[in-house]
Amino acid sequence: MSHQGTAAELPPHILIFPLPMQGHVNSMLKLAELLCLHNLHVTMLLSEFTHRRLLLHANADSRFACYPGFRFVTMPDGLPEDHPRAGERTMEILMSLKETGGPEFRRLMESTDRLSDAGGRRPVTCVIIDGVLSFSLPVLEEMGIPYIYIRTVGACSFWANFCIQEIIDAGEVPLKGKDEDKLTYWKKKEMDIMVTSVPGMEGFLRRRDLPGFCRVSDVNDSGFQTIKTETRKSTKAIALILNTFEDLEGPILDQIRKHIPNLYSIGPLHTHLKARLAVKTSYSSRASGSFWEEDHSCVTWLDSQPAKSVIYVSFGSVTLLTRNELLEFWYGLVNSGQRFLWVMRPDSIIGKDGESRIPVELEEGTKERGYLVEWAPQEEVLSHPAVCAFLTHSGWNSTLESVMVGMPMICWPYFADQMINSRFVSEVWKLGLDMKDSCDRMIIEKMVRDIMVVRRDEFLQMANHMANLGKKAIREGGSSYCNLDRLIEFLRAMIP
Ligand SMILES: O=c1ccn([C@@H]2O[C@H](COP(=O)(O)OP(=O)(O)O[C@H]3O[C@H](CO)[C@@H](O)[C@H](O)[C@H]3O)[C@@H](O)[C@H]2O)c(=O)[nH]1
Ligand SMILES: C[C@H]1CC[C@@H]2C(C(=O)O)=CO[C@@H](O)[C@@H]21
Repeated sequence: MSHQGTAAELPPHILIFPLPMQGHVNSMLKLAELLCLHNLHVTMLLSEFTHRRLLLHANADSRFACYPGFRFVTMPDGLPEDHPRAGERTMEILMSLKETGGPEFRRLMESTDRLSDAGGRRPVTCVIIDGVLSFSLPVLEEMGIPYIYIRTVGACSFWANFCIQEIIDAGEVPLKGKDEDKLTYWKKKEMDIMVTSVPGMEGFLRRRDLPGFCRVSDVNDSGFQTIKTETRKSTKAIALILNTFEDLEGPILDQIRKHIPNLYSIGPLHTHLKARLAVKTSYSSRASGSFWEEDHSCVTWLDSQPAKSVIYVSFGSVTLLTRNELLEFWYGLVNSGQRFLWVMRPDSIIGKDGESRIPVELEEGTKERGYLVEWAPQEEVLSHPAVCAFLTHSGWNSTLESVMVGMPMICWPYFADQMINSRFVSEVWKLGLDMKDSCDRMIIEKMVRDIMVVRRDEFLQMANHMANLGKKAIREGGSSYCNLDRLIEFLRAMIP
């Protein structure tokens, strides 16, 4: 594949710009590869921090080596190197970019003549931008570059965020009083009142299921306001891309289409990419976009476990656990008597240093039936025959990865979209159990037994059904397949 040629022969050049977080970069790398596979030129704009992490731990460079039209460019995220970029401070990634990103993005676009290069890349013809990075719009509008929004969360979360003004007008937010302690407030009955102001979600969405950004005591909270205004700005883009599929979120997608008709549901991107790679090339997907080193020894451990006997536990890339939460999960898992594989990120336990040792019964139980790693090859783990359930924080990628292999879930949402994803998993799709706003060893033990033993067949049947619908969506003629083809045509038609 050559990227030389006269201007008329050159392919479109797409800039992809994710919010620099693991969950966003992962799915947008898949989109980038899908576009490369269809011979488009792609520049991926990462923060310097995330680019370094990818170079250290992922095979990003070798993965894209066969696409000469692909390259990374970087800009700073405005945060110090040692900023945790996790837990309650995750939102600071977005807030920092909001403050410093505009001038940096302008400098990048102006100094490179809109990212063209001597190697035969025309200036950017369209930008696919994370739908929370509106600081870049003034530059794009001045330069006359069309932009498409992509949101890496589900349609359910996007739509609830889109309705935030209506939620406020209905008095359904703020969710707590100024001086109330949040840990006890979330347990209160008021949180179980049904939300009436999000069309299409009446009857199952409770206040506690609203995206975590709504858990504020003041509607002027800057994070809450940012999500509200950023989401509404999606109507300015010429199209919206969502990593979902029609059979999963059709009714909600139809609600969004009333405001944003040019909507492309092209997910799940991870399996869509695998399917198109298998048809178009001789390589199977060897994609890793991990910010941590994947520990493949857990796959060897899984190889020696009986079929459908292990629960996989992972809370994604930004969740932090207090020591108390860590112990509750650990006791719950050990006391359930089931086998478990647990991802414990090195930076994920609050107050680990100097704390007392892990109780001996937990060490023993783990030696007998458990395995711990710092980061796992998650897609490979979820499709391993020994795994039969997923205890997850309900990040959108984890949810889709679980859906596509027919894996029932126990949901322990931590923040943001995870609160509403877990409600859809349990109440709409019936693919698992939701334990939000609790962290108690007895509940965990019971839920693990329920999902792996007592109600196992019921959940597996629902999960297999949804996985089949997902596979149908990305097959030739399926909804996501056709939508991706339409999107590529749309991008091609933009060449000046
Ligand atoms: O040991 C692990 C753990 C996770 N992953 C991968 O890391 C990604 C994690 O993404 P996700 O499940 O979406 O969780 P977060 O990392 O928490 O993602 C952020 O971004 C998501 C997409 O916008 C949001 O849905 C989440 O709420 C937000 O926290 C997935 O692709 C996993 O396969 C691994 O490869 N190995
Ligand atoms: C830190 C959060 C800001 C926006 C992102 C998001 C979204 O709705 O797009 C959800 O949770 C996090 O991934 C991001």
